[in-house]
Amino acid sequence: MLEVTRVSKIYAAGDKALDDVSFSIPAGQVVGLIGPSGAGKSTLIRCINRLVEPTSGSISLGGTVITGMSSRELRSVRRRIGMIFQEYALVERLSVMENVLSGRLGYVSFWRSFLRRYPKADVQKAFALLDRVGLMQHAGKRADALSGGQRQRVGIARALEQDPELLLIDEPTASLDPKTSRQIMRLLLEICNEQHLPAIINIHDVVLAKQFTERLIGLKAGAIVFDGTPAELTDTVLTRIYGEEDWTTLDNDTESD
Ligand SMILES: Nc1ncnc2c1ncn2[C@@H]1O[C@H](COP(=O)(O)OP(=O)(O)OP(=O)(O)O)[C@@H](O)[C@H]1O
Repeated sequence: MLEVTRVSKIYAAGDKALDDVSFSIPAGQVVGLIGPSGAGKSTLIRCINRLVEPTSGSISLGGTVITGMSSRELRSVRRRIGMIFQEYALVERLSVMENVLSGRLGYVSFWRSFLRRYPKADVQKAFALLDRVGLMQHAGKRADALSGGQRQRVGIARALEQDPELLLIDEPTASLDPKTSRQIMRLLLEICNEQHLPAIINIHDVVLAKQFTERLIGLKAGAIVFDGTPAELTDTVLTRIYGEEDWTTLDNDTESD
């Protein structure tokens, strides 16, 4: 369970990027975070994984308040949060298996990871995850030999190898074609359901967000202007979030999927 309470962020440059943001996400719920460019989506994700310190407010994960922690405490918090990135962030020259095992870096000692001697249980878990994301036969391949969709599957397996309590997913499909994007969204949803993982997906594609998430949070100028189901995200609400636009093509897109 993630709880964000009255979080605001004012950058040193003076921009108010988040304005009194509050919401909570129960275990297993996948939330699509939408809003125009500059609305504060990345800032919110960064406040949660503690790359950015909120100016005020608090964030708690599984009952532990994670705002205001020391840098030593942050290491243990970050390993509880799995990150999945638009550009995958894999180590290209390493194998698929080694990339997945790097999800354990927050747990194993420096020398174990330097010598690439991960505990047996970690390796077994990595194999099980590669099987789950459909990449078992690619375990020994170098990451740079994979397609975009396969790379994102490695990114998902790596985040899960970490045993996270929360997934933060940043534009997971922005570099993928429409079919692969849907496969990746479906896989993410299934895994979060299976593992009762809460997740936030920062996503520009409103059609995909409506199709695959059960709840959407709309940010505008740092404030939450919508928090509801895909069915409640009407044209009027879309205009409130993004401004005046002809949304009929969006409806057609949704119907044709
Ligand atoms: N490091 C920073 N220093 C100063 N201002 C920043 C910084 N990062 C973001 N901002 C400002 O905070 C506001 C919110 O930016 P943010 O990147 O969180 O929006 P976003 O919704 O993620 O946008 P996009 O969809 O384009 O990634 C913007 O006005 C931006 O200029």
